[in-house]
Amino acid sequence: MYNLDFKEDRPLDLVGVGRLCIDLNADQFNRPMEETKSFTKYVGGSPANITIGAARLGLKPGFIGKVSDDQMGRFIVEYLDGDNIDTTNIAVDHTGAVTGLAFTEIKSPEDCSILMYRDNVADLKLSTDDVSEDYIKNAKALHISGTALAASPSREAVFLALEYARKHEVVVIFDIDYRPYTWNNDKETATYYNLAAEKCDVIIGTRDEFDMMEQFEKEKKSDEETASKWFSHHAEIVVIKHGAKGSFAYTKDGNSHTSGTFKTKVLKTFGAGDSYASAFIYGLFKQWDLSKAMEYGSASAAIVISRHSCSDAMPTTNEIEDFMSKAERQGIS
Ligand SMILES: Nc1ncnc2c1ncn2[C@@H]1O[C@H](COP(=O)(O)OP(=O)(O)OP(=O)(O)O)[C@@H](O)[C@H]1O
Ligand SMILES: O=C(O)C[C@@H](O)[C@H](O)C(=O)CO
Repeated sequence: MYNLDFKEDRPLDLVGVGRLCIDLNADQFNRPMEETKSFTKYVGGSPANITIGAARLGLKPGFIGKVSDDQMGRFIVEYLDGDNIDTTNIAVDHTGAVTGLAFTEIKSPEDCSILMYRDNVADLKLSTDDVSEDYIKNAKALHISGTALAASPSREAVFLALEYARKHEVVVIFDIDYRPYTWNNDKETATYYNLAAEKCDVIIGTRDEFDMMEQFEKEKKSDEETASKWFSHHAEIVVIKHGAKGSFAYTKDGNSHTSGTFKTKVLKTFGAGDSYASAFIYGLFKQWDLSKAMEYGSASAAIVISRHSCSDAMPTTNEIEDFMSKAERQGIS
């Protein structure tokens, strides 16, 4: 098992920190974006997606972020309000910054890409002034997105939030969420990622993302070696995702768990990680065995990659359980 001490008397379950953006998903799929005529607008940004997913599952989330002072910023906040997410700590930028846009291209179910427009984005203007100690100490858990470390002042805001979380015994969940286009160089990226990951209780990432973080090591690490490294810091749980092959989770007490996937009609692959994370985190709040939490995450991911959006597509517990009762399981491969 694992030792995560969620303080049950706190009103907020999971407070997300990081980007609130807009996804513009191609309406004409199975073709390159050059041939796309129209897009559908959804709330996006990995931490936003995970927070929305947690709300859909019945958790009480909050968010620490910054949005643009325009229609897109208002659309995002209104959408989160509609999902019963506390938005009192979402600041509004007044410098003319814009909302990040993620244009998604679905060439085929296996060949999807994201074109990110992220110049002068409001989310990276989150500052330490926007991070409230009182807000964080009223949360059971904080969810940090690695991309929020990509630039100042957002970087410093994340580290302050981490300090407050550690001070008030808030469980910290770190989704590596590595998006190369947001960073300047690999060494800078790994430096900041390591400084943050060393303070976190749960670290979730793909093999490639852990390899990026561990690039200063002499040799590439196995999943077990990666887990052991992070247990030497603050981690209680390390989850390593392997796409359609499944996922592995390790706990500090030396146990490991694997999860296969569910057969699904894949429309697009992106959104798998966010939906997996929100449902896995839900399982942690329910104090489930890790294998059950991983299976829940895998089911949520299978549902979301069969749908057009990420945020809108985040399922409820009823949807996940109905899916699990009917879907074909695929072992770890
Ligand atoms: N083709 C698939 N079929 C079924 N399940 C899948 C598939 N791809 C991914 N998953 C599920 O989603 C989980 C997370 O996927 P992945 O490892 O690709 O994370 P990610 O790279 O963070 O995702 P994203 O593409 O959203 O960034 C996997 O562990 C698996 O359970
Ligand atoms: O995280 C991003 O900025 C892109 C997301 O909005 C998009 O939904 C996605 O790629 C989810 O994995």
